[in-house]
Amino acid sequence: MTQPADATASAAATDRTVTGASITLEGVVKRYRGQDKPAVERLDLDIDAGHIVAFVGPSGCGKTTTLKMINRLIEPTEGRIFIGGRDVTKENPDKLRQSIGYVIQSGGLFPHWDVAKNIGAIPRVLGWNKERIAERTEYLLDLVGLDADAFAHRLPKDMSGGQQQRVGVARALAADPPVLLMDEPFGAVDPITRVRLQDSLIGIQKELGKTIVIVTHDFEEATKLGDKVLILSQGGHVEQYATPEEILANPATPFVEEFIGSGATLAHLTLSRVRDVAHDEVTIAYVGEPAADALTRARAAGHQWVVVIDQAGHPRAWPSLEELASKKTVSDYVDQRLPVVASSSTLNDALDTMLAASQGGTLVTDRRGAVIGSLGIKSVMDIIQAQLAEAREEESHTSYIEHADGTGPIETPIVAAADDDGEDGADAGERTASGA
Ligand SMILES: Nc1ncnc2c1ncn2[C@@H]1O[C@H](COP(=O)(O)OP(=O)(O)OP(=O)(O)O)[C@@H](O)[C@H]1O
Repeated sequence: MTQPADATASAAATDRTVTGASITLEGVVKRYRGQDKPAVERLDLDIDAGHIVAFVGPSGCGKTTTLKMINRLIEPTEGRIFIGGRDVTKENPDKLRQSIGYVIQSGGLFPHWDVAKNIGAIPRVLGWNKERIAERTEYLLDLVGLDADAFAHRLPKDMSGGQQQRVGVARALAADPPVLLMDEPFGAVDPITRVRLQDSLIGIQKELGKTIVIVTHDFEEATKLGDKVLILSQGGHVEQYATPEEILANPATPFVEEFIGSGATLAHLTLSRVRDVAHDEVTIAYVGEPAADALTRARAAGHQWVVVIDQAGHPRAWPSLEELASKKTVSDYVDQRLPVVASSSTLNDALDTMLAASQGGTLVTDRRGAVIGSLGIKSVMDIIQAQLAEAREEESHTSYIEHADGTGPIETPIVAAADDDGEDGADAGERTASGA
C-alpha cells in the first residue's frame, strides 16, 4: 500500500510549479567579533529552485547564522551568496530583504497593527496601490487557511499562536518573493497545531513552488518538510546534505548516526504519508440542509457517520447518524477537537492526531483543507507494523552478516540462572526469553 520512498520523492519533485530561485553559498564564513572560532567556518551549499531544505543540528552549530546570512541580516565575513544566479553580497541589503520572505517563531507580527496592515507592510514600502494590496491580502489569507472576513481586521493578540503563525507566513509571501527563510517557525505551538502548520506549508509550497529554507531543532520535522536536509555540526560543518531517505538509509558520518539516533527506524514512518494509504469514503453533509437528506445518503452508502462541511469544503463536525437524526437541519456546530490531517501528513501525525482527540480515526483533507476521506487507526497500525517487521528483518539480517564477518558483537549472551529454589521451569523460561 505504501509507495517506495524514492518514488514519492521524485514524484514530489516533478509535479511542482517552480517560482522560487536557486540559492548558492560559496566559501561562506562568519566570524563574530570577540569569538575565537568562526560560527561558520567555510560553507559551500547549493539549494535547488522550488525545493524545501531543512537545516538541523545541535544548538550553536550555526543554523541561524547561516540562514540570516542568506538575507544578510547577518553579514558574511567572507564568501559569496547567489540567489537565482545573482551575487547578493553586493546588493543593497534593504532591497534584498524586501525580496526575501522571512518568518520567525510566533510569526513576529507587529502587535499594534491588524492582520491586513501586517500583511501589507512590504507591499506598501514597494508602493503598491490599496486595491492591489487588498486583493493580495485576501488571496494570501485564503492560501494560509484563514477567512479574510473574520481575520483581516484582528489584532495579533486576538488570535491563537497557530493563526498568528499563518499570518506570519502570509506576510512573508506578500510581495511574492522567490525565497522564504523560516527560523524555527513552528517552535512555539502545540504539537497538533504544528502538524497543521507543517501541512499547510507543504500545501503552499506545492501551489507556489517557492524555495524554502527552514531551521529546525526537530529531525522529524526536517524529514517531513525537507526535500533535502542539511545536518550541521559545530562551526557550520556539513555532516550530510541529502534527501531524508538517503540520510536514514546511509548516515554519512558517526555524528549523523548519533544525531538521528535510535529513533531512525521510527523516523522511517515520518516518510510514509497519509496520501500513500487508501482512505475510506465519507458521507458529506452541508450546513443548513435537511438532516433527513444527509441521513438518506449516509444509509445508502452504509456509513455510520457524516462529515459536516462549510462552503469551502472544510470539515466542521463528524456526527453519528443518531446525533444527526436528533436535528431537523444540519447544524453549523464546530467541533474544536475534530481529528483532521492533510494528505501530506505523515502516519506519525495521523496517529498523534487520533490519540490527541481520543478517536479511532481521523478525517483527511487536501492541500486546501477540503475533506477527501477518513483514515482508521487499523489501516495506520497495519502499515506501521509491516514497516517495523521489515526494519527488524533488515536489522537482524545485518547483524547476522556482521557476526559472520567477525565485525559484530561476538560474546555469547549470558542468561543468569535462577538461584533460588522457588522458581519453576516456566518462570525461568520467561526470564530467559526477556533477558535474551
Ligand atoms: N551576535 C553574536 N555574537 C557572538 N557570537 C554569536 C552571535 N550569534 C551567534 N553567535 C555564536 O555563533 C554560534 C552559532 O550560533 P547560531 O545562533 O547560528 O547557532 P544555531 O545552530 O542556530 O543555534 P540554536 O539552535 O541554539 O539556535 C554559537 O556559538 C553562538 O554562540
